[in-house]
Amino acid sequence: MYKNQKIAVIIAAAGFGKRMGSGIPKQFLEIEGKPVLVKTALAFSRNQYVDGFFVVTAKEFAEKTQELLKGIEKFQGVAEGGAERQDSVYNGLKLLPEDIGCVLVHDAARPFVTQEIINAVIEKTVEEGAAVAAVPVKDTIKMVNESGRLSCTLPRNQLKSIQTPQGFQREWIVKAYSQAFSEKFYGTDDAVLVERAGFPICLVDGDYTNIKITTKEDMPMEYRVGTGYDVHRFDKERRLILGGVDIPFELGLAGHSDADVLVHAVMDALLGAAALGDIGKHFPDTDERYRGISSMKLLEQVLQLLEASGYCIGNIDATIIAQEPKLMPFIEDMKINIAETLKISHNKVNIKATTTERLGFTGRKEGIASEAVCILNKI
Ligand SMILES: Nc1ccn([C@@H]2O[C@H](COP(=O)(O)OP(=O)(O)OP(=O)(O)O)[C@@H](O)[C@H]2O)c(=O)n1
Ligand SMILES: C[C@](O)(CO)[C@H](O)COP(=O)(O)O
Repeated sequence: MYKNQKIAVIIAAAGFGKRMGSGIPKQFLEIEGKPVLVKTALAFSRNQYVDGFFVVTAKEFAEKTQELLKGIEKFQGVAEGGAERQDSVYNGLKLLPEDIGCVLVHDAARPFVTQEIINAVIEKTVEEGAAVAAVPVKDTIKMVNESGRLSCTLPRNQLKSIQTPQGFQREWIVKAYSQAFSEKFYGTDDAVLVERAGFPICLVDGDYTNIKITTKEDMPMEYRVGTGYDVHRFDKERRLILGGVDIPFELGLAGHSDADVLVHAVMDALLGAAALGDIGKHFPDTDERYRGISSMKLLEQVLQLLEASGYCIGNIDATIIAQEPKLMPFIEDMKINIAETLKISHNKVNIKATTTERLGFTGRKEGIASEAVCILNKI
């Protein structure tokens, strides 16, 4: 309620997200662990002036939508979507109770809407009859003719990029929608229908962060950190393999595989960041298939697991802790081996070596330890 006017919101969530091209419509994709639609709904649920919100959803997602929004304060119910956004919003308008004074229409695909924008749209709508959120256009906008060539340049200082929410006095939007349907006019937002019906519309400040998630690039990147640590004992009967490099030294490392302690730490960091467990889970030392295997082969399999879960590697930083031998001459080759096996550029991998000043088990030359940290990106 604002100045004695009851405020309802229609959230348009009946699209299929063809431009996003994900398996499910974009409003059901998750951002920071919450479906986009839920984030959007919560913004209106929390708003001080909003009395209730309705969600328009495709028939096949009605049950899922009810399930996701169950228990969210001010959720009033779902309407069935139509072929175009305009059809969907029209179906939402038909659900509004009689006592609603102002209606806000919002894209489910704009989950970053702020309370400031919602408040500004409501206040201006109640005072002036209609208001939409907008931001200045940043790029130069040009018209293109049928042959694909530029025909004219629009004056940027007169252009605005229009967002939602868009707020209207109830009678204005109902009249505008009825008129548009009787004239078979279709527009890309609600305001254009209200403009055509002859009503004045105010602008309020939107925000560049209030984007409409439309294509893959619009989904925020999720960053995940992982750490790995491993130790192997020296064994004079074995070779010393670190980062896939066979290092000439009188002692090798004991283990079920080739005991590449560096690569094991890297693999654990990668698996950890992706919440996929650890190398013991994927390559147990009770499995004969892994006896003597090159750890680079296991690293290849870790990459496949990451790819299957939709992760890309941001960077890896690893440290080998060894009193002996001197590792500096081999570090560059280790780095190249790891980067190329993981199909990432060389500068995404860093490897360091240190002694422990003769302290502890590495200092007593009983074995070598390694630790690694990585960042993964999920799109
Ligand atoms: N028939 C439709 C089409 C769209 N929308 C909703 O309108 C908003 C803006 O539309 P858009 O970004 O075009 O979404 P989609 O139609 O899903 O995307 P696309 O055009 O890529 O298929 C979205 O929240 C979408 O769910 C709707 O309610 N009914
Ligand atoms: C309503 C809108 O979000 C305003 O910018 C936009 O016009 C919706 O367009 P779409 O083609 O339905 O994504």
